[in-house]
Amino acid sequence: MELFGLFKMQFICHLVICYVFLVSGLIVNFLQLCTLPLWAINKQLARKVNCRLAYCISSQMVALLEWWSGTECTLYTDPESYPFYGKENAIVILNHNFEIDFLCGWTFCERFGVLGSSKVLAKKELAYVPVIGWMWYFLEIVFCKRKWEDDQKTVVQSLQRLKDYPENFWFLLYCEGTRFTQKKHKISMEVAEKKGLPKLKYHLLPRTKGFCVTVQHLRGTVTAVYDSTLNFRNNQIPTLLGILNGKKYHADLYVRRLPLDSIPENEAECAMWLHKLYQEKDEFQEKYNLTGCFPGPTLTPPCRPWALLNWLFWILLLLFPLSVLLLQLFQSGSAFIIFTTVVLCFAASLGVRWMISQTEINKGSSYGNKEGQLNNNA
Ligand SMILES: CC/C=C\C/C=C\C/C=C\C/C=C\C/C=C\C/C=C\CCC(=O)SCCNC(=O)CCNC(=O)[C@H](O)C(C)(C)COP(=O)(O)OP(=O)(O)OC[C@H]1O[C@@H](n2cnc3c(N)ncnc32)[C@H](O)[C@@H]1OP(=O)(O)O
Ligand SMILES: CCCCCCCC/C=C\CCCCCCCC(=O)OC[C@@H](O)COP(=O)(O)O
Repeated sequence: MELFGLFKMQFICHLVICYVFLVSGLIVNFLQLCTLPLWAINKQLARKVNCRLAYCISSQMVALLEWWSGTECTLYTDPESYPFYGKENAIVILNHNFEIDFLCGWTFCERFGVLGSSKVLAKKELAYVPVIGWMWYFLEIVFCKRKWEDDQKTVVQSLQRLKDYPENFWFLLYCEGTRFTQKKHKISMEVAEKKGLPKLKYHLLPRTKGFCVTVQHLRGTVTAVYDSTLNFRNNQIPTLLGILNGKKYHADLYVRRLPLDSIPENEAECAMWLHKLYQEKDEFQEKYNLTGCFPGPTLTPPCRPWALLNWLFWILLLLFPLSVLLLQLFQSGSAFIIFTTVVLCFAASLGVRWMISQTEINKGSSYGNKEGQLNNNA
């Protein structure tokens, strides 16, 4: 293994990366909190400022993917659609099989200039994750409990608020509602059978309510749906810990731009439209497994330097005071202070490890996993 590869695997490197992410993230969260009075005076300006602040956090993870791990992301799409990307508001539909699929999504947001403003219909639990979850609050991310009776009102209200958003945004919807596991797949295919829908091989049966309500309330605000299908080359199973260890992956993303006007307004028809879309997505996955590529030409947007520059800025800003502090600590010679410092570092790394665990499929929720749910809904 090359020397730099070994260096990337060192615990001390991970400690420094996590320290910079945590401290810069908390600083940005604090600055976001300070923008609260601005919302009352100039809401649109406050939103723009929050997009820039959010970029400072999310682009660090993008830089980790692009520059630290060297992961490559190839885009398959048609040349007619390409000029629209980043220039319009869009709903993005993505398969949910990989622990870093959101990060690959963020990479494309970064390359098309919509990273700071990107949105998602996210499970409520993520709102409490420090740094990212708190940042999302100020970005007006739409949260759901995945209980339609509870969600209906709040989701509609949050969507309505996006109507006058001052920046172009992509609204990501994982219609499957949870990450793919064999058990969840088996249960959701039993639901498909009961509903008389064709079985899917590579996807869970999509939950249609979130999609239909999003299309309904963002009509006029959003101009297209980007149907996106993600896969990794050579059957790689990427993880965030792998990225932190500098492991390089290769992601392939197939995107079709579908004008919003082509989606039926009627709820039942809209739901059927989504089911049909997932049947097509399943076929794309099948072809990818057979041929190792998606249909269409590759038009990969170039990697931009801004994520790396932002990351270097925070590293330089935060490493200097840390070095001075550590030097003073060790010079003090106090066993107690040194011990406390080591314990604090250990606690911080445990905290980040917990945050990373939020992305791990084997620690995922039981949503879509319970036979009971199936019976209730049947
Ligand atoms: C050019 C480049 C293009 C693209 C680049 C790609 C991407 C970049 C874009 C943006 C990036 C932005 C941000 C990314 C950053 C981070 C993202 C990180 C994570 C967040 C992700 C999540 O948290 S996913 C989980 C939350 N989201 C969702 O769940 C969304 C989907 N769900 C819904 O829409 C649901 O309908 C709901 C949540 C609104 C409501 O949930 P509920 O459970 O109440 O659902 P339903 O009412 O729909 O369920 C009941 C119906 O479902 C049937 N049923 C029962 N069991 C099952 C089963 N196991 N599987 C399927 N269906 C089932 C049941 O019969 C009911 O049927 P009905 O006929 O009555 O509907
Ligand atoms: C600069 C480098 C920083 C390194 C440290 C990284 C620390 C990690 C920080 C935050 C991680 C939280 C990101 C949240 C995104 C998780 C997305 C996700 O995949 O959610 C799962 C959800 O869809 C479905 O959940 P279930 O499958 O039902 O369960």
